[in-house]
Amino acid sequence: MTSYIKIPSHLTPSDPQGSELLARERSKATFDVNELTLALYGSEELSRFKKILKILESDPILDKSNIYYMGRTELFKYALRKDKRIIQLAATHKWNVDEFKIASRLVDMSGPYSIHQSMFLPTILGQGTEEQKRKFLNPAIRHEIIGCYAQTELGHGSNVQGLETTSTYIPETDEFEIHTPHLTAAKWWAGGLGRTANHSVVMARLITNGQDKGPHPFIVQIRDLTTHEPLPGITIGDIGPKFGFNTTDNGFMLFDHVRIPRFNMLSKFSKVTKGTGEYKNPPNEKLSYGTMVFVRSVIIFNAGLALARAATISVRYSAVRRQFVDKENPMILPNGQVVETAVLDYTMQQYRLFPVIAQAYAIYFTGEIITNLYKQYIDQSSRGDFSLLADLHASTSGLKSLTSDIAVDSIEDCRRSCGGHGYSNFSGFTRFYQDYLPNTTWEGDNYILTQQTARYIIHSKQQSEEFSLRSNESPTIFYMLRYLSNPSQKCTVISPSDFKNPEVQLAIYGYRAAYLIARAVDQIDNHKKSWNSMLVEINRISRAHCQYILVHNFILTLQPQTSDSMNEKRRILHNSPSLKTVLTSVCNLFALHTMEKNLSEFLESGYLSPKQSEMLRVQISESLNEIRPNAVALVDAFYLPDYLLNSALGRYDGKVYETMIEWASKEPLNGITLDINPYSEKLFRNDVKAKI
Ligand SMILES: CCCCCCCCCCCCCCCCCCCCCC(=O)SCCNC(=O)CCNC(=O)[C@H](O)C(C)(C)COP(=O)(O)OP(=O)(O)OC[C@H]1O[C@@H](n2cnc3c(N)ncnc32)[C@H](O)[C@@H]1OP(=O)(O)O
Ligand SMILES: Cc1cc2nc3c(=O)[nH]c(=O)nc-3n(C[C@H](O)[C@H](O)[C@H](O)COP(=O)(O)OP(=O)(O)OC[C@H]3O[C@@H](n4cnc5c(N)ncnc54)[C@H](O)[C@@H]3O)c2cc1C
Repeated sequence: MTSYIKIPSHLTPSDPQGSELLARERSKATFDVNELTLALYGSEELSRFKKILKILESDPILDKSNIYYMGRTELFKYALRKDKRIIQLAATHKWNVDEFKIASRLVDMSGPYSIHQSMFLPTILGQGTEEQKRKFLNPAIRHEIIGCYAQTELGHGSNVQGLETTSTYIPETDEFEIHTPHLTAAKWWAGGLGRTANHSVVMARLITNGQDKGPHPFIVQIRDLTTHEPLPGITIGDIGPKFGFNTTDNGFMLFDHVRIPRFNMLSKFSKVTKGTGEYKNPPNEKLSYGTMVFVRSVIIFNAGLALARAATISVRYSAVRRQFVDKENPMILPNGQVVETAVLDYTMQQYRLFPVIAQAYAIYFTGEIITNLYKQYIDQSSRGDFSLLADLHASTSGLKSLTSDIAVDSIEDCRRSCGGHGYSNFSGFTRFYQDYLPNTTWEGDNYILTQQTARYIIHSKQQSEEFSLRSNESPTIFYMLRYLSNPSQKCTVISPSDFKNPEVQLAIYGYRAAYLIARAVDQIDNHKKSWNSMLVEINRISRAHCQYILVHNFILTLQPQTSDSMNEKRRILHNSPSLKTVLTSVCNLFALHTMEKNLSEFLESGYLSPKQSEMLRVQISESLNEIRPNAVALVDAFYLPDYLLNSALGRYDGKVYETMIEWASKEPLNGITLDINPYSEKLFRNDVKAKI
């Protein structure tokens, strides 16, 4: 990339250099970073990750050095090029789906094919018959057809039952007719639809024999495979610039009585019979929502990765960035020189950043557990057993909501913790934050989703007998039984360190969640409160329940397990006392910091006393001290390479200042000739003339 300004090469940052500061931090770690990385990835995935990283880093088409200077159209073209390149590399290196996912994660840019891969393929896989998979899935996997997922409409996104696009069965020709009856029925937001896709999953109301059977998925070819023009009766366009995610062409689409064969209704679960139009019910009404459950489970896992990335940038930068001399406890170099204090040494910075490290680990472990639960569900459902679906839907809805909220808040906190440089694109936060942000809205608005989780739990509580049966099966709600057996219990903590006891932590979280649930049930059942009037409480219940799950899963991960149930990753963790010690501190910080953030609810429940809440704060401070020597090593262990971070602040080698000035010298604005004479006519004639 061209530099427009020559920077004097003899200048270096004042001592100590970033690399030296990070080296000092790394030498303080009490555990082996490589061992923790292995415990997170497993040896097989880590070696695949390294192999793929090497290929991507050296590929000129996937070079990221220019992207901070690009506008939307240029960025979109770049995204299309890189999407194509990954597909070519996948073919050359024979990558499997997991390897493809690793490559996409590392290249880190949504693109025109993203929804094809993340929603179009999974929908056909999950909802298509074997015949339909042969027809659509195989060419789609080979990218011979490119699809999108058009569910949301201009007038409805959250309320799927309220979608207006119709798909009416025409027995005479054995076809469906897809139609947009109102402007509000225009499909809107579908990723890849605007300029790229030639096929779409269209969620439309199935109408047969005059009966409306609600939204179902249909495969519709939307563009000509040769000319790439929209097919007759279909109007398509890109919806325009957005807050972020501008590397994907989100589109709109209108149908004017467009015919498709009956075969194109995805029919693994429900069918329409040829000629008679008879409708066959699915075994579970909500199976057509299956892709959303899948993507929500992925979003939970991805929230952990997003937090790891935010923490990596901000913790490394805070170890390099120095401001003021802390007079009571100055930073002294080995040569005796007193230097300004690294901002990571300010307790306020620690209080802001270390909980983010803890959130990343907590959500990572729950993400793994949810991924396994989803796999288990797929396995059982392939044998016709859908019993896990209700619990899976409730858990994924609430956890998707909670974890993406945590990630969005913490990414912004981390960005601000980098001061002024956090506002520069070179921080690596800008596009990362903008692109992450829709995770709180898509795949179900976060507030709406908490209603799904809370309703599941409240129903369980209302049916108390069934509840005790179910709770034995489902570890996620067993705390309720404990509460019901003695609702006036008190927390046993008598000194700050008692808060480190995992049993104590779980009891506190369980009691608070159970208290909120019992109170809401009382309001609904005995005071006849409407659902709408309870929405704030309902949101609290889902969050309380999901925070319990996150703490529970973290504790579970650190507890000894029987060796046969342990996979390689857990074995590494359990065989290393130093790893267990540091992760126990991280787990404590997660549990206690989250408690503090929601203190009013814990106090209100009466389980925790004001005196105990003071002790809680003392213990949090202790946990921050425990983490301090390991902060940089804990983020290093995430193994997020510079290629992914693309951040001047979060670089592994600490060369923050050298990179900032080098990247600034490449700003194209520095290379253009300007006429700054305010009286010059030229500017008006050349640049501002309106084109209509
Ligand atoms: C080479 C190959 C390479 C391969 C590479 C492969 C790479 C693969 C890589 C993959 C990477 C991925 C990356 C991620 C990127 C993300 C991108 C995402 C982009 C964004 C996409 C979108 O944004 S796309 C639109 C999503 N749009 C929503 O998300 C609408 C929300 N809105 C609702 O979802 C419903 O509207 C809402 C509220 C439930 C009410 O639904 P409703 O009114 O119909 O139902 P009710 O509330 O009345 O509930 C009645 C009963 O149904 C139960 N139930 C409800 N839902 C259920 C469900 N899903 N499952 C089971 N049960 C369910 C409920 O629990 C009740 O049960 P009960 O009766 O027992 O109480
Ligand atoms: C970048 C991006 C990409 C997307 N990609 C796709 C895609 O590929 N395919 C696709 O089909 N869709 C896509 N979507 C659409 C997305 O799924 C929807 O926007 C999302 O589900 C929210 O629906 P909505 O826009 O209708 O919000 P609304 O429901 O209109 O929400 C507006 C407000 O109303 C509140 N609200 C609504 N109903 C209730 C209620 N019952 N109780 C309490 N509060 C309520 C919400 O909390 C929110 O605050 C995408 C969206 C974005 C931003």
